Amino acid sequence: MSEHAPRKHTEVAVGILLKSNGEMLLTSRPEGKPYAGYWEFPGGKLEAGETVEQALRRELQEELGITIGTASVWKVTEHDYPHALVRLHWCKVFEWQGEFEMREGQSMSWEPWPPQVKPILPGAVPVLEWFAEERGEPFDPATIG
Ligand SMILES: Nc1nc2c([nH]c(=O)n2[C@H]2C[C@H](O)[C@@H](COP(=O)(O)OP(=O)(O)OP(=O)(O)O)O2)c(=O)[nH]1
Repeated sequence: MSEHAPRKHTEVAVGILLKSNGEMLLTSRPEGKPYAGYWEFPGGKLEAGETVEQALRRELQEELGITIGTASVWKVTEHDYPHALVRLHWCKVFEWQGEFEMREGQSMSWEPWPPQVKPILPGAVPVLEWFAEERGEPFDPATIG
């Protein structure tokens, strides 16, 4: 690729699973992936021909063993990592079925606000800023990650 060729975006579907008590699901990135051990919202890359919702449903089935209800895109962000330029399609998810199974050897944690696990993947930080805004609270990214 030429030095000046624009980088192609990698499209990623990400689920923000929310319990009625306000807790959100974070999962750790498995060994072998970039940023292994960092905490993130579960999801993954779109495959050819998939919508965001289809990709999210497939990824959460594959990685966590659950079947999600409807999911629609809430916000879209981009993050430029050394390994990829990603476009993240964030979906809030309120309904799912099945028992959680960590099929990729990752960990999961239902986190209160503000989340306590560290470090958090840089591309996931905007979500925490939106939650802080929704709550009308100041948010200091230095306190996480
Ligand atoms: N799942 C997820 N990915 C995120 C978040 N924030 C963020 O920047 N990303 C980035 C990291 C990765 O570059 C990309 C997701 O790709 P991935 O490698 O985890 O997806 P995948 O499961 O489809 O991976 P694989 O099939 O290639 O192993 O999006 C987040 O909160 N959740």
